[in-house]
Amino acid sequence: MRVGQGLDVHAFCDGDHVMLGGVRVPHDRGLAAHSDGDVVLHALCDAVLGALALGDIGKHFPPSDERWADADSRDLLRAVAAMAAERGWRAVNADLTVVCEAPRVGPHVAAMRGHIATDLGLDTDAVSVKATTTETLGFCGRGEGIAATAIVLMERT
Ligand SMILES: Nc1ccn([C@@H]2O[C@H](COP(=O)(O)O)[C@@H](O)[C@H]2O)c(=O)n1
Ligand SMILES: C[C@@]1(CO)OP(=O)(O)OP(=O)(O)OC[C@H]1O
Repeated sequence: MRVGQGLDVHAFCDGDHVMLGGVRVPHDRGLAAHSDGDVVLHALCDAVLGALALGDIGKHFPPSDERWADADSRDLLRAVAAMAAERGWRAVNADLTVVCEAPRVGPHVAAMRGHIATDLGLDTDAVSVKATTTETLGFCGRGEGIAATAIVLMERT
């Protein structure tokens, strides 16, 4: 077994939605990014890569590479899962936390879990998505952006 963890942060910018766990969540701000800015899936990609000591998301999908401009982060997650599979590893479960004052994440958790389960080849009950504010403290508390953390357990196929 291997365990990996990931952390990602994106700043708010002009926009009318944010992508979180593959779900388009209506919001009065967007997230600044080279890709679709899905901070949740980026943290999860880093957790899978970290478990296998394969570097990080920026190593495999460099922000300097136009191929990843506006990329669908579910494609990145599936590519990371494929890298793991090629090396004889698959996910067992994943636990994620989204950190922001807004938008409210709770109403979208079920859809997020479904997308992540599909992309990692897991049952939905092996995927946990939680949310918290920081009680108005720090950059998340000031509404400057969204952070996400992920932990994933991997086993040999
Ligand atoms: N963006 C968010 C933040 C929180 N939630 C839900 O609210 C609960 C209470 O948040 P606290 O920061 O006061 O602990 C939290 O447990 C989440 O269920 C949310 O949906 N979206
Ligand atoms: C996802 C990638 C793709 O180029 O770019 P961003 O969308 O800016 O996101 P980040 O979390 O900075 O991860 C780096 C890149 O791999």
